[in-house]
Amino acid sequence: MSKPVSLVAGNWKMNGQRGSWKEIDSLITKIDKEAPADCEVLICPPLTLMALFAVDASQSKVQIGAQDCHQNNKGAHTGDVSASMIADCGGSHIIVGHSERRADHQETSALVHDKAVSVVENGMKAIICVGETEAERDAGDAVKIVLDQISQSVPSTATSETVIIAYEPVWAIGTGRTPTVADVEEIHTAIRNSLIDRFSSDGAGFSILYGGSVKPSNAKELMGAENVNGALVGGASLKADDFNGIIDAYRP
Ligand SMILES: O=C(CO)COP(=O)(O)O
Repeated sequence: MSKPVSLVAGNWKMNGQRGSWKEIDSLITKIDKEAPADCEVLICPPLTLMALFAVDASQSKVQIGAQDCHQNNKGAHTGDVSASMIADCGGSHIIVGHSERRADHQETSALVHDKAVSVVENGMKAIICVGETEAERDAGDAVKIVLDQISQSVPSTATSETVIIAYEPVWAIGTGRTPTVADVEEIHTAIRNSLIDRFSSDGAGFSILYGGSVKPSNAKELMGAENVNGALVGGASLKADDFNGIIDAYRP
């Protein structure tokens, strides 16, 4: 039975210019020198920077990924980019089903499923995001909503080597608010049990990240919770010191 890999991933969203490289370059050097024990580090910048970062980081322990992809490999899809193109640029992971894409682009779990299949078929890892809104939590439906998203978004061909789950409560993203550790553990343990039900012993090996207002001051507590195997970080991944402070949670 494989053990989940710990991962700290930065999602830059629609932020960052070519000059951002200078700050992140010094962070990558620091991470390479003081590599955290047993923890992978991933940065998902906007696509305009991805290829540049992937080339510069090719000798580094820091991996580079993307924030979304089209579900098809090629074709007449103006403005879209495929998983095969991202692999071609040196990407190792692609985030799919982020709540901002589910909300801004009406992405359904069925579409997220197809994107995840394409990511895996192109030899990368899919980070599949799930999470409830505040109204759904207040109605007592958080576990049900998240498990429905998991069952519809995670492909039946998924393995612990190819798919990572990120639990991101929508109301915690960019708000400075986080669930209690007990609430995080309730959802992550429900996700873990559903993965074991579906994928037998391999379900125990999937990495399950927490995302939503992670910062250096709460990283150790959130990432130390049961069945939490790392973090998907938004705002705090844009500042090298903050991102490094979060990675510190995994340094001995
Ligand atoms: O959406 C997120 C990462 O994908 C979380 O964003 P924040 O860390 O800014 O809350």
